[in-house]
Amino acid sequence: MIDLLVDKIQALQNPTVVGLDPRLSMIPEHIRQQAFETYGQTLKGASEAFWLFNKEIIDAVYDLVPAVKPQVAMYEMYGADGVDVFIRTIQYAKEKGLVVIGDIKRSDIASTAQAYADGHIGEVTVGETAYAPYQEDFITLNPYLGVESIEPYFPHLTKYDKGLFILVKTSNPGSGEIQDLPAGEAGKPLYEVVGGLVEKWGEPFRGRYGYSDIGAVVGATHPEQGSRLREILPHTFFLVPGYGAQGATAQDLAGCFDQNGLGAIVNSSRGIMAAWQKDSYAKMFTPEEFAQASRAAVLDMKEDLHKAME
Ligand SMILES: O=C(O)c1cc(=O)[nH]c(=O)n1[C@@H]1O[C@H](COP(=O)(O)O)[C@@H](O)[C@H]1O
Repeated sequence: MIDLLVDKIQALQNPTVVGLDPRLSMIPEHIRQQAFETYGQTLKGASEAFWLFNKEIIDAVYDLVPAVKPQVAMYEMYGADGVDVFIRTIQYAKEKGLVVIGDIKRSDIASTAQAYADGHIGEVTVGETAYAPYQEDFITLNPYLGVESIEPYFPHLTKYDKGLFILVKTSNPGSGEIQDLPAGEAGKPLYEVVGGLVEKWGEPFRGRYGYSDIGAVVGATHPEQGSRLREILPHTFFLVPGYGAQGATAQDLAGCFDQNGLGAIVNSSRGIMAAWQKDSYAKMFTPEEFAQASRAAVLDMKEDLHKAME
């Protein structure tokens, strides 16, 4: 799956993933009204508002970006209706030719990990029929339970052509409290040790570009650590969150790319989805044109990333 992602990044000359993390506060009034008129102010009404919102954003950006990353918590909080919209969003994005990174950040031991793997990137069998309920292309995992929490996903990478992004150095300000602790030989920080494991786990899954189906999450908010990880993990592709709403700039994350301008895909969620609420775009677009504001934000981000990589 990593080869397909890199092919798309190259074809579009755009290493951007649009995060689909909807909140009711970022849905324009006319969309909320439409959903609430049909389903009332209910969990289903809120979920339907997300669906209408996501669909228009996907329609506005699918020809510009290689991938989207729905974050499951935003949907799960509305119960079964929210999860239904999470699944419909994945299906719709795939129909539009986008790679889907399911941001599910799972972490559990062997048998439970197996269930996550089968449900999200594999198949479950009922009677004689095999179903693929979620169908993400990549999912995010937390590796801090160790190898048994990651291994159950490995067979699915080849069998179903899938990929993983494993948390190595996260973007949040407090990530250092645990991830920077001295660990392993010579007091290396823990995130370097985990990065080394990800590079090793990924070895059998390397593709045409030298990158593995097993990638790492590396926050854009830690420029020095990002550059260092790029240097020591030459076969590990990075998913880089933190650009925009969390304050990281294109310059901060430039070190996550390799000398060919590959090796990373940069996420922006609020910065793109809620662009219509920002003063700079609100001047150009009405709330009804929110998806056009998202499109403009994607184009601006693309230019910004290109400038930083020159
Ligand atoms: O795995 C992630 O995607 C992730 C890892 C990380 O270290 N930091 C981080 O912000 N994320 C996710 O990336 C997205 C960032 O959203 P914005 O800050 O709105 O662009 C959210 O979905 C986060 O859950």
